[in-house]
Amino acid sequence: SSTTTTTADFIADQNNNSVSIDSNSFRGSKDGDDSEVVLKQTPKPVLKPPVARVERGLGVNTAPWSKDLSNGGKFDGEEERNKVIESLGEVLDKAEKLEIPKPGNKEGGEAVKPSQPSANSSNSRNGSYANASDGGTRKTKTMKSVWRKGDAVAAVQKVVKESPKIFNRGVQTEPRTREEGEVNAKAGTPLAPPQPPFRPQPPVRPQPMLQGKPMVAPPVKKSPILKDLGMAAKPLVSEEVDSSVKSKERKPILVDKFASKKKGVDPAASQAVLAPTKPGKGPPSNKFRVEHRNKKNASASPRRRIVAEDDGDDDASISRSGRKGRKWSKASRKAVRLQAAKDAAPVKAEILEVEEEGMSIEDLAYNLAIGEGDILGYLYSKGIRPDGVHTLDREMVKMICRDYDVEVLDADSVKVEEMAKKRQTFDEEDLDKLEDRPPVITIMGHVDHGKTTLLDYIRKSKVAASEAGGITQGIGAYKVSVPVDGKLQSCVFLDTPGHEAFGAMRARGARVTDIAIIVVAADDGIRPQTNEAIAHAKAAAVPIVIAINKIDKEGASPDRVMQELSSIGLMPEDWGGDVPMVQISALKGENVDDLLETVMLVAELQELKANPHRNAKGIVIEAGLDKAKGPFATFIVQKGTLKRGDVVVCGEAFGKVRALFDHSGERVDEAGPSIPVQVIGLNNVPIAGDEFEIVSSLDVAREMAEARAVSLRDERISAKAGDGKVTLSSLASAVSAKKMSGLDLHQLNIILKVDVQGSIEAVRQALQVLPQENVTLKFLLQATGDVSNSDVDLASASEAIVFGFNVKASGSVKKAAENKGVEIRLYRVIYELIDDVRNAMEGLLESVEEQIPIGSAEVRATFSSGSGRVAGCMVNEGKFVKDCGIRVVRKGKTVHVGVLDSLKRVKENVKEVSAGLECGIGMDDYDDWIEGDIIEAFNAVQKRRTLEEASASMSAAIEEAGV
Ligand SMILES: Nc1nc2c(ncn2[C@@H]2O[C@H](COP(=O)(O)OP(=O)(O)OP(=O)(O)O)[C@@H](O)[C@H]2O)c(=O)[nH]1
Repeated sequence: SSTTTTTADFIADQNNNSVSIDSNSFRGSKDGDDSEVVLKQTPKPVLKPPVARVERGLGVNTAPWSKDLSNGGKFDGEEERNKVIESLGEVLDKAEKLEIPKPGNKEGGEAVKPSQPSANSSNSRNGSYANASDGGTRKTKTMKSVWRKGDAVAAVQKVVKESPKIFNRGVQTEPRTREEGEVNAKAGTPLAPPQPPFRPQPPVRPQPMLQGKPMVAPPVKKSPILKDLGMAAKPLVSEEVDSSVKSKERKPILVDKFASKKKGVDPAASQAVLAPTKPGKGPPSNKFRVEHRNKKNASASPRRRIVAEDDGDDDASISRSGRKGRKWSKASRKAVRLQAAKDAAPVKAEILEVEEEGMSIEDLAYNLAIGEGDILGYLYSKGIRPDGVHTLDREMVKMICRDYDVEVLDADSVKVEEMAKKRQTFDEEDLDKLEDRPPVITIMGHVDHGKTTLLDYIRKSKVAASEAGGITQGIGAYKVSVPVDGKLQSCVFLDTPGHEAFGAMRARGARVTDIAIIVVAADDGIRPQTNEAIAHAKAAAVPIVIAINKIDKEGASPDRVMQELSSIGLMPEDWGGDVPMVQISALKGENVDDLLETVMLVAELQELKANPHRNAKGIVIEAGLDKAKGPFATFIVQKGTLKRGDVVVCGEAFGKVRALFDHSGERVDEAGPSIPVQVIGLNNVPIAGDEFEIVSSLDVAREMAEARAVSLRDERISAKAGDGKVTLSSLASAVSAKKMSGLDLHQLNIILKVDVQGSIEAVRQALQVLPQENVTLKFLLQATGDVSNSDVDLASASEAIVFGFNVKASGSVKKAAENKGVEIRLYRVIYELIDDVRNAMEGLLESVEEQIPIGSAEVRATFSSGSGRVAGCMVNEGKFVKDCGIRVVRKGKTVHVGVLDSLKRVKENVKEVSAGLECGIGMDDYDDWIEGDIIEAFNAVQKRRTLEEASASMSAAIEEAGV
């Protein structure tokens, strides 16, 4: 599409879903913070003023609502509410008539495929963003200025056009502005009486009603979006949680912050916050809206995917009324649920918890925010005829989820909570107080491509003048000020360039980096570590900005670099792609400002925010022991403000913060979000990647640190014992331990390291001979060079096996792999490598049961015996053994298969009866014997299958099913 040049999209699709940004949901959040919102309970509508404005604009008496809301959303009486609803309905209807339909504006009821971002798709964002998208194929520069400066009028119009979503479930393909969110958060509330809908409602397009909004609601300054989303979300979520304990299987944990950019993702990240409503189990929508929508959208397809902006309010309202003791008839509740199911706006989960027995197609589709048809299509594409398949086993769910970049956790509440905690940056109380925070940036790239030179240049030239003299001591990160549109803005650079540090942090579960600058030398092009760096950034879903360096050098060929990058899926913005690339000379400082500005734009789109007004939490990025100062650690504060005197616990270390030093070595009293600061006062040296947090007292800190030390020790012990180790054999046994339901599809993650570039193709070519119908090979990284620690980290973080061909792994790398439970397999002969990959793939296959015949008998008579009837038989062939499998065949057809439970000779229980003898045969679950039945005895054995067998049996099954 020609609209993909925006920075909004810049990274979104750049690497088949792995790296993308959704500036709305990502802002201020490290990882799916919205989950916190989902998990939180207390509804707390806050953003009041805009609502009042809107309501006044609508000619509705807003007083009762305001009052109600300020009372926590309680209504004085249903009558009063209904009146207001009706009057509001009338007003909307009138307004609807006044609406001048905008040709081509179909966003309202139309499912927008994330893979096809359109100008419309940005409409629900603020105006400047919309402009950016509208910019289509304009060059980066142009886009930048449009985004930055924006067009105030246009912005207002955009806000206005999208505002009707308050009442509707129009498609929201991009984040909303704060104002919209505010409006929605509030306006939806009064509009959500707990009444069942009266007729089916097709999805709607935005109502024109609120077009008057610009007149009543002045344009707002860009402001925290998640904040209002959170606000909008909270009532729903909490109420939803309360009111639907039943819907256990609804388990989207976190919001997909990249939602709008991924395949099959509903881009309305905000809606993820609004606890996705499971089809069929969702909350009712209110009568007013239903009717209104019906009028407006009689022609719209009811199957369209839509986003329910006001679901939350609906839910909240329902629950509120529930609390007031409103009684609904069963039928009306059902109608409401059905209606809600239609309205439900699925939002992709970021983490999905899946029970051992798997998940129904319906639930999975819901959680991935895709249609069931998409899943069925996937199954077809894998050669499986999904007829009659309702439940997918866990492995299958994982495989599909991988395609949608959704992480699957085996059902284990603790793990999920931990994960959610790790990813969470906002607590509920944060939402009111979010403020912009500087982006944290990492520079990565191949050796000698100029990472250090670039960092040095930035450090020297950009550290604020007030800090003249520059940085006197390295603390692991530093803050620089970048002039953007004449205004100085801060950003923080991590001081250790290279993806090794990045990967190591990530392997420890820490995520600090908001943006990765990948440096590629213009005279050298993509090299192995460039690939590695890209793989790391992609795997961590961190937006990438490419710095094509050394353009001053003779032989520099930026175009060639761009060509190479585009050939690996990073299409430059200037060529109509979505990856910002800036040509620089780090040595001379040429265009470095441009690079920084681009980075800041990317950051801006992420809308990074944190609440500085709370106790600090963050990550240790560096630590050590100073002879004079004792243990020291550099923290990056992720939220809150770290102050001198705080009691801090990080990893196994704790202590009272005695002194804080900023990046220039100056003593400071406090440090806010994103700010790196060196801390003195710990009792011990923590480890980079440890989380730190502030606790109330030293006693608490000590207790926590000790508890952590114990659990870490346990972890180490179990790691040594091989727990969690991803090896060929563990993969095989993990699979064989699981009872999978016929859908024998898997994925093997591979990191391939080879000696020379040509070997990559050779190995991949050779691997082609392996049938991949059942097990797909996914190459997370294929690069030249010895196996490195960063490969190990990547493998550890992504559950992959490292295969090396004609390369080595140093002792330290092997040790690291051992510690992290990563398997490294090195080969010199390509066929051995292929054989082992085959073994690994076959290890993933489900084994099949084979029945080996051992005897046959004929039923001569039947007798009653105790609880049931037994068959008096003559064994004609072979033998019958107690507990063997038996098949009852009548007139050539098998009528029952089971286990032989009782075997008698005369009246004695025996273990075995041979041919030529009579015996009595009994089964616990069958006694419907008829004289003349043939009973076949067999032994069931589990047999592992080859890839070819699995593939053939799948084809046969498909053929049998008539596909
Ligand atoms: N001509 C030219 N040389 C550069 C430029 N940037 C870096 N260099 C040179 O390239 C060499 C390597 O630069 P570094 O900054 O050390 O590269 P690096 O990526 O940090 O390398 P490692 O730390 O080894 O990974 C040095 O000699 C720099 O002077 C540039 O823009 N132009």
